[in-house]
Amino acid sequence: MYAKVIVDVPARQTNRAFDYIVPESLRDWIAVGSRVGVPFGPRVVQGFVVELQPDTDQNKEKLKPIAHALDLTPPLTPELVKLGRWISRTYLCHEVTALQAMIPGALKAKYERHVRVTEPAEEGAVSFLLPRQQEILQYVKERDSVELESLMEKFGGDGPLIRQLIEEGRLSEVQLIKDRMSTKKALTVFPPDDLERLDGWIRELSARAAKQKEVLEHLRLHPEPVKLTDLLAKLNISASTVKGLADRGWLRLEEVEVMRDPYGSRTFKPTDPLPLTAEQEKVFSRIQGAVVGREKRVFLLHGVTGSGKTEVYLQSIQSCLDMGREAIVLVPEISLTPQMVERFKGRFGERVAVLHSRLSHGERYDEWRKIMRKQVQVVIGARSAIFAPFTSIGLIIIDEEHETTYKQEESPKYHAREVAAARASYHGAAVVLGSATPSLESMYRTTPEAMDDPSEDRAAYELLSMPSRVEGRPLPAVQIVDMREELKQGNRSMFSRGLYKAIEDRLHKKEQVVLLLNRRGYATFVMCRTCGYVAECPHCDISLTYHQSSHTIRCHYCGYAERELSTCPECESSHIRHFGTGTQRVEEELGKLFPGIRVIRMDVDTTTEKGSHEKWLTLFKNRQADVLLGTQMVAKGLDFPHVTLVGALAADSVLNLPDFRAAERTFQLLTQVAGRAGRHELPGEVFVQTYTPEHYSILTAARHDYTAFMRKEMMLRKFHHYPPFHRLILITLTHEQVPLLLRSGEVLANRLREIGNDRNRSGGELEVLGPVASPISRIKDRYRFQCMIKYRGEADIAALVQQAASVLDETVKQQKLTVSIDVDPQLLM
Ligand SMILES: Nc1ncnc2c1ncn2[C@@H]1O[C@H](COP(=O)(O)OP(=O)(O)OP(=O)(O)O)[C@@H](O)[C@H]1O
Ligand SMILES: [Zn+2]
Ligand SMILES: [Zn+2]
Repeated sequence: MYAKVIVDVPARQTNRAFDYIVPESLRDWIAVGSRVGVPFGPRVVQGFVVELQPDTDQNKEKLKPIAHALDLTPPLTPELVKLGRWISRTYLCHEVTALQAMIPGALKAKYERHVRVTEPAEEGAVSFLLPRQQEILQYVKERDSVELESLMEKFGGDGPLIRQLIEEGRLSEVQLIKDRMSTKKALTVFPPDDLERLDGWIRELSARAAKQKEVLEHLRLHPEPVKLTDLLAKLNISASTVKGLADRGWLRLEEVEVMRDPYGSRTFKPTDPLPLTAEQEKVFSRIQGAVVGREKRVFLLHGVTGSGKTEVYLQSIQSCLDMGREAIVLVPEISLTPQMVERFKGRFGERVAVLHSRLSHGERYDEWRKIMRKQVQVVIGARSAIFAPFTSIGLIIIDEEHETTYKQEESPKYHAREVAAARASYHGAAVVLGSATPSLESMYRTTPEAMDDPSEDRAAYELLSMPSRVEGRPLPAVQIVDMREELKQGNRSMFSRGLYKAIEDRLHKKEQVVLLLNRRGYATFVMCRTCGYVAECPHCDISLTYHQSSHTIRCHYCGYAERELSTCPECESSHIRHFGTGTQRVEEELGKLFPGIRVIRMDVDTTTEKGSHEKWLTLFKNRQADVLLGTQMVAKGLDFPHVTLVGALAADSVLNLPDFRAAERTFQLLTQVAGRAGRHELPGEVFVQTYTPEHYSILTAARHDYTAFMRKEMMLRKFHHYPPFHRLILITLTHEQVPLLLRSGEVLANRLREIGNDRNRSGGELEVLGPVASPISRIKDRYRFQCMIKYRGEADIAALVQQAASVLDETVKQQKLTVSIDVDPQLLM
């Protein structure tokens, strides 16, 4: 038997499967998707089996056997192995990188060098050994094998002696591949097999052993295994009490594997399906039809904020589960709020696994194993949950499908929406993309134009819509406030007069307020008010960020940090000001304007701690605060009945970003945040403060007019050859020297233009822009240049681009140039 193995050596030369012999002894342990250790050059490396075959066309003499199998059950299914290949072709990454992305971090290999004593071939050949060396050999021999590093540590200072032993062949090196994470074990207390005897023992114990008696009494009443720590806490006793009983053989203490459950300490109130509104019913029955009929459909569900999309998801999933199939729900990381988890756990309880980056490695690993073992049928998670190793998927839901977090920024640079479509097509599953503000890409695919376009290789979507809120609640009234006018009237505060009055009114009525301040617009830089000096990172072209808690200024790209400044390094003025986070300033001003106001601030600074999101939102939900103030994270998915006022403080902060999607992002953000107001009985009101009140993205968002926005934006995109009409590939080059970078950029651009000309002659459309400096022109002392390709037509252009990029192979190897290719980029920085 032979195996094709993708090795964990991400390089262009090794980006293919290598053949290995499957030794007889491993035959039962190796399947497609297994992780194995294989000899590769002088080392043993981890690899993934991607194919098994009875024969090979390679020279059998030269093939080596697989060294070991790393799993009892393969962590990847054959479907995921196939998907890995698709990702590597579509997004131009190494296949192993794609495969690695699908398994939990806990399973990423850790290589350890161990040594073992080699038995000498002949007794007589023993050469002279120092006593210390004999000691070392003895130490290793007793332990069978010892990790080299720990051996060096143990015999500190005797490194040369150890090296000599290795060189002489008395110690041989073995390489072990280990998982970064192991299963968690917990000491568990088991009652005796014969419970009848407990009474006798209790009597036998002396009066002084009251605690031990208590333990036995407890086991008599609750004769099931219990975690030692739980028992100790419950009875308020020490471990030695239990240990004493175990020593007498009256109970058993054993290590038992436990699952780390991040939500274990929480109870979720079970919920029943709500009777659907007419709009929900129509959408639900269409989705249900597709799930039951195994239609492989992609639906775009356009439902306004508060239209009840979540209830439609829940009931659709129920019908999927009723068919004995599984469901994946993706939510943007940022809105993976307790509220969303609560709704899913509330409906499906133990059948739900949750995956997101706030979990520890161990917790993630255990949630993932619940999926592997088929203990759960629903997964809710951020982007990478799309790789859940289910084998019978019936439905995939992507909530807030327009969010940029669905595109991974590092390799593999996949978009979860496309991966979802690929998986759904394999399983015959339905996909539901839900949003109040669908991306233009998705909307385009519902139009006849996209369906008629023969070069549009991707599946067309079916549009479903829910244009009204549940129970006929109105969308909130939105007022645009021209901040230039405010300034003219002498108002220098960050609150317009209208918003100020409205906040005052809500405080009076004991209703709640959500305030949004986009972080990017109000950076947290350090500036001298005398000369205008701004502190910048010496390695990156970006201003340093002020961190109040540690009194430092830091670079967000490379981690460079220095102490906060008290005087200006340029002019020595002491008027240097640390512009704390924008939200921090707003919080201060709120306190001044409305003494006694209770404000919860949510931004990166206040939500780093685990569980902090949850804590703030619970406080707000329980009405222990009047104002929830924050960055994008307050804009999405929240559903609080007493919120009747929303203020967007600087609506144009996103609009000014150097990105062709700036208008779209502005429209989305404003629509989402406005959608937090008036979702229940009380009607809502929204203030949008801006310096560009005439901009169409702001005007249309204020009118809740998605269609008007979309039409206008589509026209502009078409005119400028941007997505969804053209597709983009962004190639970024980085190097320490600008001249080399420029030269390389030119070479690449010329090669791309040649390809473009060939294609355009044969009726294609391909433009090459650049090379130009990237918007962030330097990171970690490396300058950055980019080329942008705009094209229409079939997808295999990616392969051509990769081919073109190979003209730089030599420079990459010899001069350490880096080339990174992003297919369908979401951020153009
Ligand atoms: N059929 C129904 N009957 C009564 N209430 C409902 C029904 N469906 C949903 N709701 C309630 O309406 C509110 C809004 O629903 P939901 O949060 O699902 O909206 P959404 O469409 O996801 O909005 P957003 O895009 O803003 O997140 C929730 O409080 C929900 O419990
Ligand atoms: Zn100065
Ligand atoms: Zn830096």
